[in-house]
Amino acid sequence: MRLDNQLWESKYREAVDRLTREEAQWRAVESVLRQLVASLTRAAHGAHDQVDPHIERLSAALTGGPADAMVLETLSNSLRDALEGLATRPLRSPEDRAIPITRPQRGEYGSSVQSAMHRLVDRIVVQPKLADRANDLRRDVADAGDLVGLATCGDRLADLVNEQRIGMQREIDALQAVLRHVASRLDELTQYMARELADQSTGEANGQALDASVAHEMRLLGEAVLEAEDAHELRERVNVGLETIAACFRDFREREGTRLTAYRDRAEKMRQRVEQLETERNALQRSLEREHELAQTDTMIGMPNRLAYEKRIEAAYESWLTTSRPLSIAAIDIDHFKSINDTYGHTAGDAVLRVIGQALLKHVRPVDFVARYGGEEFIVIFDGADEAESLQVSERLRGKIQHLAFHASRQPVRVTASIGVAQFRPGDSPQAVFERADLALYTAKNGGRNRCVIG
Ligand SMILES: Nc1nc2c(ncn2[C@@H]2O[C@H](COP(=O)(O)OP(=O)(O)OP(=O)(O)O)[C@@H](O)[C@H]2O)c(=O)[nH]1
Repeated sequence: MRLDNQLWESKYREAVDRLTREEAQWRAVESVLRQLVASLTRAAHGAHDQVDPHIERLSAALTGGPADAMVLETLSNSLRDALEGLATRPLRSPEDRAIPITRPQRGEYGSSVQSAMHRLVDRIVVQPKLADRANDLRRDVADAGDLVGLATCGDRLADLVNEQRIGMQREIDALQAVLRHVASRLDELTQYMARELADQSTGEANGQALDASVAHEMRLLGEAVLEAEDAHELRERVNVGLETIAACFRDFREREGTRLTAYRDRAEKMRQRVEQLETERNALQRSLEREHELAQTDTMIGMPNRLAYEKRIEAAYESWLTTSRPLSIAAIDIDHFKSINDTYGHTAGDAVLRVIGQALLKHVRPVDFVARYGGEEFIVIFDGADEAESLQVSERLRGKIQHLAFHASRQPVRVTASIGVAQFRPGDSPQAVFERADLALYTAKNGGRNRCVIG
């Protein structure tokens, strides 16, 4: 009987363990499915006005904490009904969706969702420490084979944006801490100044008190001289008067001595404080300059990044508005770069990007500015050059890229680039000129690649 009990007990334990394991597994599966549905709803949002409210309700239920299975089922049924109700009505085209798209549609990007996400990833400028992740994501979006792959990329993009936000908040907090520190030091300085002013008045008061005492004693002495009846008495009175005046001076010196010692102590402390503040300020300045430089550098290639381009073009545009100097840009995109990645791997692709980036840096003119715009796209600012001159330099750059001697397994690998050139015209904004250069770039692509086109 005891044996039976033990047997049941162990069986019961086994069953509980198994159920616990299974429950954990199902929870994990459920969580993945919820994430997947959330991602797919994100991808599908914007496709049709009639479907959007159902998608929004489903997304809200998925993101607002653990949702009840029945609620989810009801919501997903109503979404299915709405989708069935659409029957043959066309979905809204991707161009109409509320995604900030600046570049024209490129057929090769594959599905519209992929294209939109590609552009979205291309547009975000992240902190240096997140740059590698953003580059990986950019690559994975371009290579995603289906909607599930894209949905995962969507989740990663959301994580990236979130981390960027948290990182920025951290930087703001750190900056606020520095500001608080500086404010407290300034406060000390102000208190010091106030104390010094008060001290100065004490010094003046001491001086005035001495003046008054000496004047009083002199008056007494004058009277004594008049009143003295013989030389002896006169000497006595003068002696007492001088003694009193000397005591006034001694008293004054003592008080001033104490005051000056305290003043010197405070002044020395304040000098040390100011010196410390200066050291801290210099360190902060250096780290800010470093941060600034890092934020504008593409660390993979070691050249200015898109943020640097945006700052530079803004400055060039401002001066273009006030002078008659011409200003042009060129958008450079490596041809069939995906196939380089696919054939030789991403590491080889990265190396190609590095070599091309360095070649561009080497061969642009000293007055030109080149940056990696994102992915396999570079951008050059030709300050002071019109489109004809910029085209000429662009042709030279295209030739340099074409003649870079890439090899794989001892076989030469031909790498070329297409370039779109555009000059600023009256009424243009930097964005408008970029779009013209980008459009010209696609014309170059469509025209057979490895060429320069003016937009
Ligand atoms: N190795 C590497 N690949 C990148 C990087 N950024 C983007 N890519 C890849 O660049 C490729 C861009 O492909 P597409 O936009 O289809 O263009 P493409 O193959 O160059 O074709 P065309 O531009 O039409 O000539 C994708 O495969 C991305 O993965 C990067 O930092 N490193």
